[in-house]
Amino acid sequence: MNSYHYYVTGGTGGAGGPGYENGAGGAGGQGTGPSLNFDIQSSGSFTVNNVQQRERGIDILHRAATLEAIHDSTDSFMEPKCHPETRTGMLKDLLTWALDPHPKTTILWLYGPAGAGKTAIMRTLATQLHEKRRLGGCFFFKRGHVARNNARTLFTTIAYQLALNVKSLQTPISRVAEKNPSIVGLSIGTQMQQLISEPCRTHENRRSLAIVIDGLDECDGHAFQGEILRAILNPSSNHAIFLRFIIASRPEPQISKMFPLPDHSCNYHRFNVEQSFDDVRKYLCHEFSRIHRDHPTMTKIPSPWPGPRVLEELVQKSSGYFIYASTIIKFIDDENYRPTARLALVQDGNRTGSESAFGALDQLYMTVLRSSPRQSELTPILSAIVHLEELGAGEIDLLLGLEEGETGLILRNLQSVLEIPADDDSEISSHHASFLDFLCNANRSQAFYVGSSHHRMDLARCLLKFCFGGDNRRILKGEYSKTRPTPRRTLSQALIPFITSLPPTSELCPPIGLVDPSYIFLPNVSWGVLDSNLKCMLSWLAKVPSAPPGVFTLWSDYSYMFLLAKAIYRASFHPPPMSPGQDCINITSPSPKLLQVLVGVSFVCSTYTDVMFQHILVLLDVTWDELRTIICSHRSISPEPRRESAPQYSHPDEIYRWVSRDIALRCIRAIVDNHVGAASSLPDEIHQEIVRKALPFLVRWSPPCPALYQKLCSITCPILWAFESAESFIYHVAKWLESFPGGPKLELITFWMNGRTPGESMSNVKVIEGRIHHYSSAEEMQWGKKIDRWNDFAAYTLLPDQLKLPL
Ligand SMILES: Nc1ncnc2c1ncn2[C@@H]1O[C@H](COP(=O)(O)OP(=O)(O)OP(=O)(O)O)[C@@H](O)[C@H]1O
Repeated sequence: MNSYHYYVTGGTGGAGGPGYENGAGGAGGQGTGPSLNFDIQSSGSFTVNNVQQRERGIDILHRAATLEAIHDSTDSFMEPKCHPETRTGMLKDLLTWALDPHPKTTILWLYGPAGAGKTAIMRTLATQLHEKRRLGGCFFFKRGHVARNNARTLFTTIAYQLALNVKSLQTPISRVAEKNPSIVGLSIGTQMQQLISEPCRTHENRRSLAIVIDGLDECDGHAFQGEILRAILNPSSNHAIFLRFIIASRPEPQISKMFPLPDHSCNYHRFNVEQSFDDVRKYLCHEFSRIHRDHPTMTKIPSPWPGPRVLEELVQKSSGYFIYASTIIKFIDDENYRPTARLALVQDGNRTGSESAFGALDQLYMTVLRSSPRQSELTPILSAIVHLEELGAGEIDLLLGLEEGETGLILRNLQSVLEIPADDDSEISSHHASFLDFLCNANRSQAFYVGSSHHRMDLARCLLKFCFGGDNRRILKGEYSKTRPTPRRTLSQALIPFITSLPPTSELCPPIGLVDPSYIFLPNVSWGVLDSNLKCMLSWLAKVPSAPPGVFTLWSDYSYMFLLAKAIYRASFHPPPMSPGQDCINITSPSPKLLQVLVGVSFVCSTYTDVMFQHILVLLDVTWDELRTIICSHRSISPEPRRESAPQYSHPDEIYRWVSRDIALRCIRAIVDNHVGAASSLPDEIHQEIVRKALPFLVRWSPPCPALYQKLCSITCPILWAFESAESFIYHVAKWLESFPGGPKLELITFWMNGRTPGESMSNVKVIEGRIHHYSSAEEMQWGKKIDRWNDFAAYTLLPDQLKLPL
């Protein structure tokens, strides 16, 4: 009689029989000895710890099982485990859930990026569960392993362990295989059902038993992965109440989609392996001090080695995941080299292109990248992620001219190295800083390298194409909202810093000359950032050999427009006068057109340049080019402003009033047109702002003018009462009407007031017995402020005295 000796899992069984008797650590279960010895005889009968049984079914399962996939297999000492004192909180939570007799769910999906430490956690957990005699079975998949990558043996292997670990399950499981030996070749769902669900369901168990499955993404074939999950998640499979399934994998799309964000009816829950800088620090500290202690060349090196600064740098580089930390420790801990020299190589690795320090890491990254079915399309996308910060998938689509949603599809297989949010607006980021270093090192990333100047130039061309000012009257509608970042905004913000980070080249000058100014005067960007952007661009252009002079002049104009906006802003919000040497702007003789711009801008003054310019474009109904010409034809920047003779105007005392009237007329036309949808259909938000900030004051400032009165009559009640500041508007119009010779015309006010929504009362204005009664201290204060602001601005910019306003 032949007999084979199998050396299988550790610790199950004792003299009373194999396994956790009566399930999970029942009374008869004995000890946790080192290993189980089976003598399986060729007749089919086998000896388990000297207890002779005829359990042919177990023999069948044993032959089919993948013993290497068990947590305590012969090779398991080489597999990752958690360093003591790391992941303690996470392990405790997992253990508590697994041991909980009444958990809310009985299936747990543990997920995290490549190298986060999932396998280490699962192995440590399996060992702890085993020690507590609560491990039903486990299976550790391994990519590329001849047996451990195979879904076909998963449930056979687990059933086999269950039969060994739980004495009372032995016979029912064995019988299934004995009755139908072909069960080991049947479908995954059938194996799960017949070998695990049914025997367990008929079994009375007092304590929970965990089934641990690690690395599902490493199992060959997406279809098989789906089959496994369906077999486990299918509610009709009706698992025994004591079984707990813990499945770990990377968040690959084919797996994540099986675990959508749970609602109350779900039978699973998700568990994210989060970064832990503290754990990585503990691990590195411990490992470095071990190397320091044990390595013969380290006796003269002072402790602690390395110093706290270097240690912290490494901790930060790890992004709080273990893969980087364990890779560098493996590299440094080599008895053939001095650890100090190896550490220096690690620190220098990214700069010098040293390959060896990151061998394991690079292999991991290469495997992930090569697993992408659309490898050839990855490079431009990766280049954008590396060189331009905070991009979402939607922005990358726009930047590279891809169809909407394409970036998300191309990156589908890279979830384990990139954090790819479900929505297209949120930023794609790398799980490990080391992945970006890898992509920027030609020796390491080879075909996926994106760090060359040629990659950056390609990106610059795409950015400039995106910011092209084709229709330069447009307003970046999507960007107007200050609260929600939109795809275009991040791209626009990247434009100048990115272009000016490249070596100056005339090749980029033509598209730089075509950039839409809306992408320069950006929403939500501070004055400081804009100032520095414009200065950087001018200095970059100045360094371009043989740059077309027109481009430099154009950007100098933008700089001047910025200075003007800043002067208005300062006059409005920081009244102390500017001292010589600051960016002064000197407008001693503005043309009537420029005066319109100045009055308009001072009314719509905002903390943000873009808002000022966007409003003025609408207010005056001009294009960016027209606005630039109006402002810059008078350009004269000088740190020591000179006084020039005052210009002559046809109504010198009243010029500002006529200017206000002209703007008010344009503004009402734009608003009325917009309301009926006849013209630009500009963002309503802009109109509301203009009505709130400018229109009432422009009207009040105007001379008593029948044309303006007529125009005001075109504001119907639905338009007027849609204004957020309708009351304020009526108040200032009523004030304006007082300036008419022969007393105010009341019909307009009465018409508007009669058309208001029933129930709304006007607190500021009343028409009583044919007379307007009005008073509002808040409105009067606003009015006073507007006049002060203008006068301050006039002082800053040296406008002629007759342009200053009486209060
Ligand atoms: N808690 C830990 N203590 C010490 N080393 C760890 C720890 N966690 C992970 N490691 C080490 O980090 C490396 C990656 O860990 P592991 O293989 O567990 O990651 P993973 O998330 O399973 O990765 P993958 O998705 O590629 O399978 C391994 O070398 C492992 O030894």
